[in-house]
Amino acid sequence: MLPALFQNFHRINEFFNEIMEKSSELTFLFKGPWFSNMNIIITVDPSNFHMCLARASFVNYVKGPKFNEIFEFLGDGIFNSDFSLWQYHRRLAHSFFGHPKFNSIFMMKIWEEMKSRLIPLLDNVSKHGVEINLHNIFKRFSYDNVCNIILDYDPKFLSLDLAPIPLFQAVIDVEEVIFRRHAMPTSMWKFLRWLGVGEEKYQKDCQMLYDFTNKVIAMKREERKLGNPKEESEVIFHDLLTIYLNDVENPTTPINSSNCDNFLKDAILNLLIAGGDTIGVTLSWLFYLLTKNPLVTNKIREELNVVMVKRDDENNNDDFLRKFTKHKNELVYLHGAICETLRLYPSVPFNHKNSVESDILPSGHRMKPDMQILFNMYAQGRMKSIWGDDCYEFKPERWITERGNIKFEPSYKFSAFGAGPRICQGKDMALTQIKIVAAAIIRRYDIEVVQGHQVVPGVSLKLQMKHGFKVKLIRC
Ligand code: HEM
Repeated sequence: MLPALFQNFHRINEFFNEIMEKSSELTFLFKGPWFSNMNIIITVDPSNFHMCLARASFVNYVKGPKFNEIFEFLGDGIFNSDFSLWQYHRRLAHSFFGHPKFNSIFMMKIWEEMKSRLIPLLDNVSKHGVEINLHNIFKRFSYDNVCNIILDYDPKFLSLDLAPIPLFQAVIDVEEVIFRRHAMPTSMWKFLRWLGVGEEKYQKDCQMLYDFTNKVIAMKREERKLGNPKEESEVIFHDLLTIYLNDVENPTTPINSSNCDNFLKDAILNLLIAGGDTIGVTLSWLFYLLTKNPLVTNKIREELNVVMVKRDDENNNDDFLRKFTKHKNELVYLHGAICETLRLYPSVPFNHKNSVESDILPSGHRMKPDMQILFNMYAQGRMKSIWGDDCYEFKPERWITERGNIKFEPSYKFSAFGAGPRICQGKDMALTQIKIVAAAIIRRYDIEVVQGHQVVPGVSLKLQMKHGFKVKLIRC
């Protein structure tokens, strides 16, 4: 199977999708050659997702040392951690995302960036009729937002001059290296790394990301030293970096103080990687699908007219935020379009865990101890036996009940955000952010893909658009 994998590496997501669709089963054993130690179960079966990711089996399906090695770049952050370290990260992040003020503060921050930078930029682009790479714009916007929300720091990646951001390329390059490691026996990628083949820029790229994170942490420390700290009781809401700083500087912290700076860097970098690209990638695929499905765009516009515009005062931008906040749950069709996008183009296309002890999966496949299981979210969203014969169609109606409400699909079947105790902590924030940006743009512009521009998914840990998304915007 390894030669077929190498041959199809440039279209790996489609390759696995085809294998799954052809076989009558939703799970198969991927076997590398005898020396490779590559026996991986690949599954799209919701019952396997359910069993392995649910709380009951949580301790038997872990990230584990193989994952940690491949993802060494993430250090001791949440993605790379298990057991008590994972619980520690999860607890701190929960105190942030679950704070009663969180929703109103993050909505204000997003709206501020939309009003002051995103919309003026897009207005300018449409006024002059120029082409723009919307994928890059969304990426700038979502990195700004995640930094603003998590670090209370605005890197201003989105600006009128659109100067190149080397940090974005560094993330793409690092993720591609990590992705390639998945397709090789460990001994092979380590040998290639030793030779310096295929990972030439890797160390430099990692360092660029570490430097950025360390710089922001140092700035926050300086601010805390110089500032006039309020009494703890006066502070109503802390950003997540401050929550981490307060904890690691507390004498009761479980974190070893000798590597505290490194630990903070890992913790923050993991969150930037989690939130930075994922929202921008989803927005890009959503608008791509809308350009292919103008009837869906029209229906979303009609819904926005009924729910928002008729009650809106066009001249008052802030009224849009107030009305969106109040009526966002009524935007059922738009919600369906976003879920369809994540079903067909999940921004994180796969995920994997390692078994601790032997087990038998609901599909009947046997897991040996220390064996990898790969959950293929991309193929899961495109299986006829799971989503029906029309699974390749973009149909927001799929997510609407007969009574016109949002239809719930279990996270083991609609797995774009993962499932079980490790489900994405940014899920609600991401969905709201995508919804508000989509609502504002769909109301204002028609989008046309530049003639001859090819939109294709890249091959990496996230479902980037390989050549970007070049479009023209026409004010409607
Ligand atoms: C469309 C946007 C997003 C998608 C599709 C997405 C998807 C995912 C997936 C698939 C996982 C892995 C779950 C697992 O390991 O089982 C995950 C984990 C996580 N996500 Fe997201 N994510 C998105 C946005 C965000 C945002 C904006 C944040 C905020 C910073 C965020 C924070 C996290 C965190 C902290 C975890 C780790 C959970 C853990 O290991 O316990 N995500 N996400």
